[in-house]
Amino acid sequence: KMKYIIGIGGITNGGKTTLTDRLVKVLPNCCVVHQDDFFKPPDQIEVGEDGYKQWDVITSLDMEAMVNTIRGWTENPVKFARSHGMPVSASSDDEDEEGQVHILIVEGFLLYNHKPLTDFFNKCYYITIPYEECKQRRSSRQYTVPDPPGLFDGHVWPMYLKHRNEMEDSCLPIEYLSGLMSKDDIFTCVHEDIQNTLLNCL
Ligand SMILES: Nc1ncnc2c1ncn2[C@@H]1O[C@H](COP(=O)(O)OP(=O)(O)O)[C@@H](O)[C@H]1O
Ligand SMILES: O=C(O)c1ccc[n+]([C@@H]2O[C@H](COP(=O)([O-])O)[C@@H](O)[C@H]2O)c1
Repeated sequence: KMKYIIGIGGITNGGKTTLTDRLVKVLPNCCVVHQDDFFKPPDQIEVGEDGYKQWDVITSLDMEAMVNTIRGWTENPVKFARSHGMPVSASSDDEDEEGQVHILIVEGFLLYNHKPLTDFFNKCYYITIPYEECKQRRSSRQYTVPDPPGLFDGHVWPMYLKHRNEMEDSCLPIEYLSGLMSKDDIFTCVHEDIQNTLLNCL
């Protein structure tokens, strides 16, 4: 059984979820893990000297739980899909099935700054958009905890730049995508890339 784990990382509001939702619909036996599901509760988020809750740092996420969830998928993708209500093709019911591809997409804004997580990825995508576009998109977004005024310039953007620099220093093989392309173009580009890679592996 072949297993393939794809990271869809990138800037906040770059279009990670939009792309992931479309890929999951067309890729065979595909499960997804969203990093946003692993945010700690608000009372466990550190408050910085600037007075802002420090959401955009790795310690605001339960990374151990996230890594364990992904490990659970690697141990048994079919069981994982069933227990998460995701469809698996009929033939994959046979646990000994050869030549079956199982795909996991991991989506999130801080995927490539945590070694135990990066070790899992067979392929790393990273979506970026410029400052103005990011600030604009973020201003119309509603999170479970709404952004206080000034959070974007005071915390979100500086943390993005810091993590991006750390990621570039780590020398991971990352495929950069412009989030300014149309939703259709981004999807087509990544879908074709994944299909080509899987064909070469089989
Ligand atoms: N390629 C794109 N072009 C223009 N707007 C986009 C594009 N992709 C996503 N968006 C919009 O940007 C916002 C954030 O998209 P989303 O996929 O939730 O981003 P992320 O998961 O990276 O935070 C949404 O309003 C979405 O409709
Ligand atoms: O989802 C939550 O509970 C949540 C609570 C507070 C803040 N967030 C924001 O979620 C952002 C990452 O998600 P995303 O989809 O914009 O990439 C990050 O920039 C955080 O500031 C998210």
